[in-house]
Amino acid sequence: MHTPLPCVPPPPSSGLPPLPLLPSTFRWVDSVVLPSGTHNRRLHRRGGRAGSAGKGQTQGAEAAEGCGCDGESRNSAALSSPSSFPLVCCHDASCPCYRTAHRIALGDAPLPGEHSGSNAGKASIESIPSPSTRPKSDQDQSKGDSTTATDTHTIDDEKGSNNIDATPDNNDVVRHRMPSNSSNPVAGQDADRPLSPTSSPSSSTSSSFKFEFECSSSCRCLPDQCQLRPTQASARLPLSLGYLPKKGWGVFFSPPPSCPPARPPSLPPHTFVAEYTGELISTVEARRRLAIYDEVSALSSLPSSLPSSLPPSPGIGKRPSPPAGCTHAAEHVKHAQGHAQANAAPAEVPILGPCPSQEGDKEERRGGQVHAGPRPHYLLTLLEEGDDFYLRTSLDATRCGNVSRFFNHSCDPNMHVVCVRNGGLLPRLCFFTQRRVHAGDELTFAYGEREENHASKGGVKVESGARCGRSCAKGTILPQSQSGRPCWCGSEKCVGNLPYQPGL
Ligand SMILES: C[S@@+](CC[C@H](N)C(=O)[O-])C[C@H]1O[C@@H](n2cnc3c(N)ncnc32)[C@H](O)[C@@H]1O
Repeated sequence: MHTPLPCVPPPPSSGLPPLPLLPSTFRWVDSVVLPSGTHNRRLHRRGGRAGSAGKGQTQGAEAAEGCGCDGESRNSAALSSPSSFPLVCCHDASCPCYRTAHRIALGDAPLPGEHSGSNAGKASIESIPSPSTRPKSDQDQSKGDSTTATDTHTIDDEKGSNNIDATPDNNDVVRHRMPSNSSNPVAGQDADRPLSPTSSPSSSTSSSFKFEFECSSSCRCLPDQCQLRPTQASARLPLSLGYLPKKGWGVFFSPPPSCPPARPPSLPPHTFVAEYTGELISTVEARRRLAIYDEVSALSSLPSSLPSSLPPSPGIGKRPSPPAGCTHAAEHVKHAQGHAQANAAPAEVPILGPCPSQEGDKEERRGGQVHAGPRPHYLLTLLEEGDDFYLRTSLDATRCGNVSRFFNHSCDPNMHVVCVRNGGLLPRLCFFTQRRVHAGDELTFAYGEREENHASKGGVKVESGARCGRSCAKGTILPQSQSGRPCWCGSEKCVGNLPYQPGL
């Protein structure tokens, strides 16, 4: 019987390394979120050594003296499910799980006071060389190995770049339906600081991904008192959908008018907004769907010629119908127009009008204008890369998801994505504001990282930006070709094209 302990963020003077930037890239096709409870799935790896997982896991889950985590549960979980990570979100530096989590995030860098030879925290991925760091002969060999690993899922990967595929067996699609978001209070105009407990425990103004570890059922803390679960409360932000002629649907912060009229509330930086939800699919399935989506996108002006293999989808066969909140769209649109005019923003302004119908493409026509761009994708692949591992997670919100799938791209976004883990391997992609968001603002994030982020950060290599093609990686602007869709974010920092990278 454990005594519940309150979780509090570590003091700033702890001397611990800061939570590192997520060594990952991602690709929009649709976004995703993984609910808690999806951890402990099998790792599908290519060329990995499945049997190497146990040692690191067990060591990483050793006694947690003085820690709020339930080390006993973690040990048993790690031993009974050798392919699971002993990732526990504890922020107590004396706890091995803290070391585990941070060790994974930081690659091989030892933590303060730790021997560099320790296995603690290396978990099951430590011995899997990444293609970028292995000799070619090793990479070739790894293809052959994929059929011998005990928990290997053979991936039809032409390049063999897929080391770990955190998806269900046999390309099965697992559907995760998530509530459409959090219950964050809307902050007033003062104090640009996060609100506890609905705010991120760490802050950043970077548009890059970050790792976060939250408490979970493995911890002994009291969930309703724990401050390390900012994304686990259901969200209730006043969001609305608005239709933008060149970008399609977008999500707007639209608090209801107050009575008597007052300065509208705003969201401070570091506020949790939403978690990406969708179908968790394998890399093979993601590639299959992506090929279809790209084909459909290219044929977007010919909706009647959709491939027959295309799954029925509100985002493909016809314009997506907006989820709850749509009834406020007209009001929020007025807000947005006023805000846009006040700031002389060159961005699009949502078209006033009632909620769109659900009758096929009829809703593409709003106010006499037609959304002429390619049909949007809702598949998001997150690629996390360490010095010696890849972890690829693909989420498709085409057929199920929440409002986060309507977040548009901006070259100067007001949100960033935080990769949250609470007790499991699979990441949950959570959107946090990265600056103050005012009433009527569209909520956006950067679909891919640009050149300035293609560098080594926090000891973890960042190889390339998501969806950024070679030209993008070199910092040049792609011509408006098929591979470089025009960006209509309207920001002063706009580079002209949406981030793009062919293939996964
Ligand atoms: C995940 S969806 C976002 C929701 C989408 N607007 C809709 O109507 O469903 C991504 C797609 O939105 C469009 N989009 C998002 N941001 C854009 C931008 N800055 N400029 C142009 N199109 C954008 C592109 O078609 C992209 O493929």
